[in-house]
Amino acid sequence: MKGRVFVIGLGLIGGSLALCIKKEHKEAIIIGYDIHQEQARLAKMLGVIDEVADHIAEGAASADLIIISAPVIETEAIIHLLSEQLLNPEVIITDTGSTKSKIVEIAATLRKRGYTFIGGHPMAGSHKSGVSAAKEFLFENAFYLLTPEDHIENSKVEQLKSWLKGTNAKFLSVTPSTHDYLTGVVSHFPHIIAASIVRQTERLSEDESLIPRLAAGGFRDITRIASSSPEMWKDILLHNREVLIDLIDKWKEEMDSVKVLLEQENSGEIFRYFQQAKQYRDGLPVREKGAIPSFYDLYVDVPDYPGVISEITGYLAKENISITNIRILETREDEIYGVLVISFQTEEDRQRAEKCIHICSSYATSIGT
Ligand SMILES: NC(=O)C1=CN([C@@H]2O[C@H](COP(=O)(O)OP(=O)(O)OC[C@H]3O[C@@H](n4cnc5c(N)ncnc54)[C@H](O)[C@@H]3O)[C@@H](O)[C@H]2O)C=CC1
Ligand SMILES: O=C(O)C(=O)Cc1ccc(O)cc1
Repeated sequence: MKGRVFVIGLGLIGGSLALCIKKEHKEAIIIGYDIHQEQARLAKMLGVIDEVADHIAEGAASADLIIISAPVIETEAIIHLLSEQLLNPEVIITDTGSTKSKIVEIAATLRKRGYTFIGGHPMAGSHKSGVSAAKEFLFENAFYLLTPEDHIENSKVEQLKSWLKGTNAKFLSVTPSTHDYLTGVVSHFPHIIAASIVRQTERLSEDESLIPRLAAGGFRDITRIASSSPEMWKDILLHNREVLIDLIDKWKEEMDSVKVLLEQENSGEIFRYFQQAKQYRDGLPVREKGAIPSFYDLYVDVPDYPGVISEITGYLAKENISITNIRILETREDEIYGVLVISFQTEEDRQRAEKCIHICSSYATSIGT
C-alpha cells in the first residue's frame, strides 16, 4: 500500500509496528513523533521511520494512517489533540494501548468529527521499552485484538488489517469491554500477582537474609513480569480498575478457600487443588503466543568446565542463531554437570538450536513445558 503513516510514540511497540509496515509496504512513508525528541531522532537514525515530525499537528495533517503507541493515559490526551486537527477525511486512526474501554470512549470525539477510530492491541511485547528494542518480528503469530464499533465500515477494518499485514499477527475483533475483561484475566491481573509475590518476598527478607539467595532461578522466572515498566503498568491498572478490583476479590476468595483446606489439613482436597491446576495448565496451548511473552528457553546439561559456554555459543554462532540471554543454573560444588539456560527470540530459533547442539555435541537438551 502507498500512503503516509504517522506513528505517535516511538517506543517498543510504535517502533516495531513501523518496521512491520515498512517491510510489507515499501512505498509507504513513515513519519514519527515522540514527546522525547531523542527517541524520534534515534528512530530516524535506526531507519525505523523516514521522517520526524516536530509536533503532532504536522505529522497528522496528511496522514492516511495514524498509530498512537504511547502509554494509555497519554493516549487519551493525544486523541483529544487529534480531534481538534483538520485531518484527511479518509484517515484511519488506531492505537496500541493495553486497555480499550476508556480509549474507545474518549475516541468518540474523533467520531463526532467524522474520523474513523479503530482500537487496537497487539498482544506481544516484552519488559523492554524504547525504540532500540523495536523488532519487526515482535508480533509474529501473536494475537492482535481490534475493537471496531458497530458503525465502523468493514472495509475500514480490512484496510487497517492490510496496513498491519507485515506483523503476521492473528487479528480478532472483540468489543472494548470483552477486551478489557480478557486481558484483565490473562495479563493485567497476573502482573499484579507477580509484583505482589516479589513485594511480599522483599518484606519477609528483612528478617531473613537467606531469602534473596534462595529466591534465585525459578523464583525469578515465575516473577519475570514484575520487571515490566512500572510507568506503563500504573496506567494500565488505572484504566482497567473495575475489572481488576473484581478479579482481586475473586482471588481473595480463592486464597481463603486454600487457607481453609490448610486449616482443616484436608490432604485429599489439597491434592485435588494442585491436580486440577496441573490438568488445566498442561492443556493450555504450548506453541501459541498468548498475552504474556513466552520463554523460548533451551536447557543444556553441560560439564562444569571453563570454556563450555563459548563452545556452545560458538556452535550457535556458526548457524547464525541469535540468543537473547544465557545463564548457568547454580550447580552444587560437588557436581560435575551444570545446566545452561539459553533464551531465544522465537520457537523456530530454539528448535534450530536444539538440532545444532545435537549435531555438534553429545550434550543433552530439554525444553520447559
Ligand atoms: N510493552 C509491551 O509489551 C506492550 C505495550 N503495549 C501498549 O503500547 C503502548 C506503548 O508501549 P511501549 O511501546 O511498550 O512503551 P515505550 O515506553 O517503549 O514507548 C512509549 C513511547 O511513547 C512516548 N510518549 C509518551 N507520551 C507521549 C506523548 N504524549 N506524545 C508522543 N509520544 C509520547 C514515550 O516517549 C515513548 O518513547 C502502551 O499503551 C502499552 O500499554 C501493547 C502491547 C505490548
Ligand atoms: O513483558 C510483559 O510484561 C508482557 O506481559 C508484555 C505485554 C505487555 C502489555 C501488553 O498489553 C501485552 C503484552
